[in-house]
Amino acid sequence: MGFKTPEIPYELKVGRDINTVFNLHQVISEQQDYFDFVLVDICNALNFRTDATISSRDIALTRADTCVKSHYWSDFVLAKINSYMTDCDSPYEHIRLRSEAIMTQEINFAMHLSVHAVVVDMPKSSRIENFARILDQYFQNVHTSMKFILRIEIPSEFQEAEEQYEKYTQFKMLCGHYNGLQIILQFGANLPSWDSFSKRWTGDKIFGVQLDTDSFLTNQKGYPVLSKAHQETFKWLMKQNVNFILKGKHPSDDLDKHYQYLCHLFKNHDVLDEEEKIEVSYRNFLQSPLQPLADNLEAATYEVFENDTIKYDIYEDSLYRAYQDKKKYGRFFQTNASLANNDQENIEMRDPSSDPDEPIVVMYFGAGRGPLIRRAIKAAQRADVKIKVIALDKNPNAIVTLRNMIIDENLSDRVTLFAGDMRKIAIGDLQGDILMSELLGSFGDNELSPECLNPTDKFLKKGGIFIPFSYTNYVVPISSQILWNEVNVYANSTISNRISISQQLYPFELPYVVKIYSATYPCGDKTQEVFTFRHIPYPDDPKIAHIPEGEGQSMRKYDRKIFVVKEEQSEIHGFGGYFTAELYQEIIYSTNPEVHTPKMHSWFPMYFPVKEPFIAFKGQEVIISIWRNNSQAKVWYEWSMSVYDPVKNKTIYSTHIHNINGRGFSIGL
Ligand SMILES: C[S@@+](CC[C@H](N)C(=O)[O-])C[C@H]1O[C@@H](n2cnc3c(N)ncnc32)[C@H](O)[C@@H]1O
Repeated sequence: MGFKTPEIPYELKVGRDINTVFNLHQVISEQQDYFDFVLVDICNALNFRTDATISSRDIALTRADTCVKSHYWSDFVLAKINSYMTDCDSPYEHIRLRSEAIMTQEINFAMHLSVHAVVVDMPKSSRIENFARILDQYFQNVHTSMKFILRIEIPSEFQEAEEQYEKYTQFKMLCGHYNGLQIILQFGANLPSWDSFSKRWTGDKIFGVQLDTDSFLTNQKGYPVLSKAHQETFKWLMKQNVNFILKGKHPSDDLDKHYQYLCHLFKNHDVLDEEEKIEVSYRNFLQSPLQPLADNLEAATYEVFENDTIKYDIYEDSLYRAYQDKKKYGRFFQTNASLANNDQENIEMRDPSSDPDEPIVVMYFGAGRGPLIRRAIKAAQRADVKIKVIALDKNPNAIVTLRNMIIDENLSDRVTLFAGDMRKIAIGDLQGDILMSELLGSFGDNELSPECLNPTDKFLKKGGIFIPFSYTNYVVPISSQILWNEVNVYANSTISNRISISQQLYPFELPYVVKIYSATYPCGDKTQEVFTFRHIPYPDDPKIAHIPEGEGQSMRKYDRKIFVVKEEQSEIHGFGGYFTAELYQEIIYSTNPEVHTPKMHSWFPMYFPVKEPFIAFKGQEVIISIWRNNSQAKVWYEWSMSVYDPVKNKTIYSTHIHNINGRGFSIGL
């Protein structure tokens, strides 16, 4: 089961919610042709139990487990817990006690059956502490693999929908953001505005969306269809790969046409281009950042880099422009595009000592398996200049590929190879015009580009340039229960094949590389810049000389950025990190969402989690403080987040400083 199309790399799963099931065996055999699962009451909703009868053994609580084979319970049945007779937070003790007993009795029986999941309705009352406590007892029971799903009714009115979200947030906080918790959003015939809705729930673990068949409209041919608002919302939810649940008026209603309609929506909900198809399996998947300086990268990793032709196109364009300037004016105009465009002035500024017959020397430091050697040569052919390449890498395995490349492609007259660490290597008196590198990580400097490049100024001829010559990091607060839960999984597990056990000691104290998909931006998605590193030893614009760069710039940084909350109430789970690199004049590549280089997939963003998610309200300020620190042996980031209330003129919340002294994560020098 599950509806598939060749174009979409995931499937549509649809379940059915049925009230009053008398013969479960029959229901399953009727429904399993279309539906992937059914929601049924674990006990008849009207099975009234008083304090006296609840523990009676004379009356069977519900149908026997033997009515269906056990795999149906675990694969096909989601058990609804009675919400009709329960109010766990009732001020009346006898109602509270009875409610607690009913819920406990039903959940225990569902566990006995090993059903796929239990579905509990969010209480209607505003008090939920005791309700949360009862469920949290189970959440702490590590022995059950059964899922817990909270079903939340989404009212059409914006303010009421907000209140439901706030209640859900409180529930999550009361239960310590339990990892296994998922939600079903239950819609009616009218939806709250699309914008507010998507901002609220994108980052949460939505198991499914439920809709009654009477919320469908009927088209001219008499078929069920959805309103435009529902269609938009459903298409968006299909992209999040959630399940859909239909509920008819009567248990025996035929829902085939409603099912067909969902399949029709699914077929048209998303058109993924080739890049997105590659990226889809990386959505929300956490990876620990690479350390190309401390470790030797593997062949497969280089292959992934080399697949991103966009990045190499950008390098080629930068080199081409740099070669052209060198050819025409005998010098570079790297940072000042207006100077570069002023032909007359440039001719006057021509470097008289530059010999046009001398080849331009490109030093390619951190050459990997050499993709940019080919691009440097190609750009030279385009600009019609002679070049020589000095390629260097410290990874002995990459050197093997580079040696073979020089032989196989007859490059020995143009390419000289060195094996070693650029920070320490001696290469005689060789010097270059351009020092090109690609040492950037998801958070710009996190692969230690500054530490590697600063000592290489000496390899540049006077007037030489670095490509890239500058890189800047950006941050923005994010809300994503899904990403936070992923980190929490590491925190709660002792064995994971994704990151090393030592890193799991402080899983909330390391940043993760991740294709952030299920997240919202409570302060808006505009990022703010934090650290910049520059490599401009011979500035073409004299003003730039005042900005510390190269060996002169500090490797230890601190920045503090203020973001204003735009949503009514938001839960914050950390912040996202991005970067922009400047290569030549206005040529950049960037992962900063505002100016993200189209179709470039070499870098996913970085997610910096906080140990405890926190709430901030509209108008309050969320502050990100971030440090880049170092010792003789390593570099690391530390971070904290706080909330400032401008009305009270007070800081009302602060996280601890994460990763102090690099205890959870550091990058080896
Ligand atoms: C991110 S990879 C990029 C490789 C190549 N430019 C590409 O695009 O496929 C960085 C490369 O720099 C090398 N590297 C890192 N630090 C280095 C250092 N200090 N000295 C020499 N090579 C270094 C690594 O071994 C790795 O091959």
